[in-house]
Amino acid sequence: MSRILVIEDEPIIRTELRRLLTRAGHDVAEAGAVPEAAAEHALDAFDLVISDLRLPGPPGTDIIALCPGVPVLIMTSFATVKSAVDAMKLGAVDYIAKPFDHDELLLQVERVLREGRLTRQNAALKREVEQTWSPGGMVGTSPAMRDVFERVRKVAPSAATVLVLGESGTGKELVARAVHAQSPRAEGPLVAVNCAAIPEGLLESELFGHEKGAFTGAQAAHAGLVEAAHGGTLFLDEIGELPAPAQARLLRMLQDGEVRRVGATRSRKVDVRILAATHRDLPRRVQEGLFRQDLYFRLRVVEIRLPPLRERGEDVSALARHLLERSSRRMGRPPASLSPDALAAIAQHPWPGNVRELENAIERAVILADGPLITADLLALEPPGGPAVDSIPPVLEEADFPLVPASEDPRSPDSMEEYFRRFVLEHQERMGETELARRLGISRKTLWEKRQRLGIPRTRA
Ligand SMILES: Nc1ncnc2c1ncn2[C@@H]1O[C@H](COP(=O)(O)OP(=O)(O)OP(=O)(O)O)[C@@H](O)[C@H]1O
Repeated sequence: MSRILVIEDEPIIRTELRRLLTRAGHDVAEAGAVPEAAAEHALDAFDLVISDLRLPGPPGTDIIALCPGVPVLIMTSFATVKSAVDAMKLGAVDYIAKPFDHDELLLQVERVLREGRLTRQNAALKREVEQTWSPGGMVGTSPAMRDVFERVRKVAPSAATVLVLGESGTGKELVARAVHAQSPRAEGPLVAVNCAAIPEGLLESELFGHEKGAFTGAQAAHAGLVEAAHGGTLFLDEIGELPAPAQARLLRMLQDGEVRRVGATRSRKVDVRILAATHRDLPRRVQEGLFRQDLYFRLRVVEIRLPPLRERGEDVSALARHLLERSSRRMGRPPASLSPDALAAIAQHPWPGNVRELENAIERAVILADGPLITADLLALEPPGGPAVDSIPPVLEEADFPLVPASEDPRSPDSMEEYFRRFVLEHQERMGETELARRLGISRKTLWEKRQRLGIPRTRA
């Protein structure tokens, strides 16, 4: 059954049409003129409008502009070629000459309805594809994220170097993985390196390799991560932290397509696509003399900028639902949902740690929830500016160092994390990363990873 509106001022013809169409199984509404039709009916709810051309007041063709997307058939008793052509030019799908033959009219109506259904189905499919297509399963339909997906789609098949920018936890690594996965190198390796997690002194040899005897302890030759990515992609995360000597070596690699291992006299050809990411303001680092301008230009052949979560509108609740579904599945819990107060809290929170912070909040809530409903108190979102003073646990003494593995510690993992968070926040202004890691009894890499997981970015340059 379709909903059809008939606009006809002559009661006899109107009744005749209504009977005919109702008998054919349609739901028919009527009006005697265009303004009446517009005032009394929700026009976009109809599947078809059949309107006489000559009506009291505006002509029947005026209805076309008032119901975009709804097919309009125009009837005229003066079926000249000209009036029919004019009606079609204005957007009518067809015209009917009066007096009409019942069977012909019904055939015409069925054809137009069928075509209308197909057009609407196609439009809905297109919308769905546009909304749900996202690289690497990334969630987002906000205009800013659609731009990101579009860029990924365009740049992936090329060999261009890509610089992914955005605050911590916005999904930069996910974008890099999607670019690789959609590139012709997808079957090759994707080697991801966090430049900030490797101690400065080791970074060059880790990345570019070294020859035997290149430095004390180099007992054997070693191929670096660049060579390991041969035929594939090398993702350099936190590229802003790359020390100057490694910057120079990377620039040479990008210019010549060759790498020279530390201590080597000759270079080797490599076929590697470079993707880089940073949460830093790289142009500022260039100005401050901390990052080479020539390397910056080489890296930013294409830039993909990820918006912070607070600028993604409705994406936040869609992401929350997606992450909730994923967390519940991973933890073997039944499907859960977010209560209205949880959704309101999520919409209001500024998410300084972006998607990663949301992911952590949801995961914590799933662990703590007793049933399938996640409420705002389970999310425990801290107000902007950090936790309230009286919610901070008492300061732990230095005698507690080093951190012992959680499994051997009577304290809960939560308080260990809180302890870590407090220690880092309190000492990072005056301690370097190496000192912080040493005092905590963990490696620099673990320190970096814990910072990422808990959403405590480095504040020192
Ligand atoms: N649009 C998204 N849809 C689904 N999950 C996302 C999305 N964006 C990020 N995530 C998830 O959020 C977490 C953080 O993402 P990712 O590690 O890519 O961020 P990042 O910007 O590289 O962070 P950092 O700068 O701290 O390295 C990951 O677990 C990732 O899977």
